[in-house]
Amino acid sequence: MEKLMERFLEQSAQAEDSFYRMEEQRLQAEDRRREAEHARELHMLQMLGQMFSGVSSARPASSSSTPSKTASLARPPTFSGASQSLTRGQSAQLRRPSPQTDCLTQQSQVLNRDQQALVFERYYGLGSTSHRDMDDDILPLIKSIVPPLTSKKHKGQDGRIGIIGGCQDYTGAPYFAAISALKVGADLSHVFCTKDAATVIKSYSPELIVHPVLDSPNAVEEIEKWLPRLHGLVVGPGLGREDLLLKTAKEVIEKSKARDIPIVIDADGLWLVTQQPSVIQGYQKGILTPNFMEFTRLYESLHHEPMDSRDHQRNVMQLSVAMGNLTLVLKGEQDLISDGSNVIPCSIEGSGRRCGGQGDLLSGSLGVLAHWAHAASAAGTLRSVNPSVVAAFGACCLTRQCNSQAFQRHGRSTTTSDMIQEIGSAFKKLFES
Ligand SMILES: NC(=O)C1=CN([C@@H]2O[C@H](COP(=O)(O)OP(=O)(O)OC[C@H]3O[C@@H](n4cnc5c(N)ncnc54)[C@H](OP(=O)(O)O)[C@@H]3O)[C@@H](O)[C@H]2O)[C@@H](O)CC1
Ligand SMILES: Nc1ncnc2c1ncn2[C@@H]1O[C@H](COP(=O)(O)OP(=O)(O)OP(=O)(O)O)[C@@H](O)[C@H]1O
Repeated sequence: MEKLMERFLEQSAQAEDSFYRMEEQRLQAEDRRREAEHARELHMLQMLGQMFSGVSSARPASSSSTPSKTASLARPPTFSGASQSLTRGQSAQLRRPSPQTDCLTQQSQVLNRDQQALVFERYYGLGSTSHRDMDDDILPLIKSIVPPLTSKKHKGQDGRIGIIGGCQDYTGAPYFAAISALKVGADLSHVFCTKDAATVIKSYSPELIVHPVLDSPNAVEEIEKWLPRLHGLVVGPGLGREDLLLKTAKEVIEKSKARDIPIVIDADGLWLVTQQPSVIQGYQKGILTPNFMEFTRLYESLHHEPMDSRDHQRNVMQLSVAMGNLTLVLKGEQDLISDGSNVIPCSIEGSGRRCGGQGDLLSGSLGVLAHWAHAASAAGTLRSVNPSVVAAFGACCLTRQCNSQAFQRHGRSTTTSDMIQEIGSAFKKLFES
């Protein structure tokens, strides 16, 4: 017995040794990776410096002093070859809106292709750059996708968004998503929900168009009728997990993919994706917005092993790749956004208040921003960057800013409705100033 005990202890000690050896190797490898990233970023900054010094010397003498590194990215100089840099006034006259680019009479702050690529390159070299600098750098990209408000457009051109969700238990979530889409700037917001949820949702707001079809026998046909008119779809807020509703959601996703509509999948929509990843796998206009719990479920379903929670950035990259380079937003203390090539953190200050429904605000906003970003990409005003990633970053910034502003007013009693009240001013502060 004693001998056995001795052997057991010896083996334990060996196992422990080997664990620490492996851990050390892992940490060394991680250090090497970080150093390489840092070096890459320094290189990018040097290139950036060269580029801007070239540009400022080519600019007319009237353009004032050389901007600082960050300021030059946030307020890019006008390049002589930047043909897509239209001013607000010009754009409405020069562009004839096509159905895909309805919303795209672009504003003046359009970055040219090289600038967009550099902003993202710099952004991706996470190394030593502070998050505030990163946020400052990428905001111009978001500003460039926001359609200007002009008298030349008609109702619907800035976006018609559909929300698939709303059942007996959950009426708040689809309302939050749909009203957020409107407040961000969509012209029309449709909710496709079950019959018993519809009257409740309608009573929250006369602004929403509510279709009580989700549990009808011909739900898919009923929703399909509207698809040609929708620019973006958000699937999942308050959908519930009944098989019949999930089956309808799945078929609507398939039909929307065939129409090339940007699709945001959140909440119970992610439950469906966890059961059947192929429903959205590889669809480049698909964006998933899991919270930590939803992310873990999806990760483990795809990787068939428990998730190691120590490295969220790596997990987000891995899951995005496994999903066919779909854009993912892992929500949390920092929102992490990835399309499998890199990870962009959004850490604009929010607050410590974690009331339910914040994710619905995010997914509803994202439905609109995804439409705008893909329309900008189709029109050639947003190039070299993934429109879904730009939209996702915008929605994360906006949600956090709303949280921060609402918290300043209401403190501990902040609710998602208070955050929704802040969308207008938060949007203006972030994307229109
Ligand atoms: N007013 C309304 O109508 C609203 C309706 N909503 C709708 O509700 C439906 C279900 O959505 P859901 O998120 O509650 O479901 P699910 O994924 O099972 O999570 C449940 C459990 O997961 C955990 N957990 C969550 N986050 C975590 C984190 N970051 N980190 C760690 N753990 C975390 C946590 O576990 P616990 O702490 O309780 O053990 C939690 O209880 C969906 O349709 C949604 O749209 C909401 O939008 C809110 C407003
Ligand atoms: N720990 C945190 N610190 C700061 N902000 C956070 C934190 N967790 C979440 N958030 C903010 O809340 C947003 C929504 O994340 P959350 O995890 O609440 O989503 P959710 O559970 O899907 O929401 P919902 O209640 O709508 O279902 C995030 O995008 C982020 O802005």
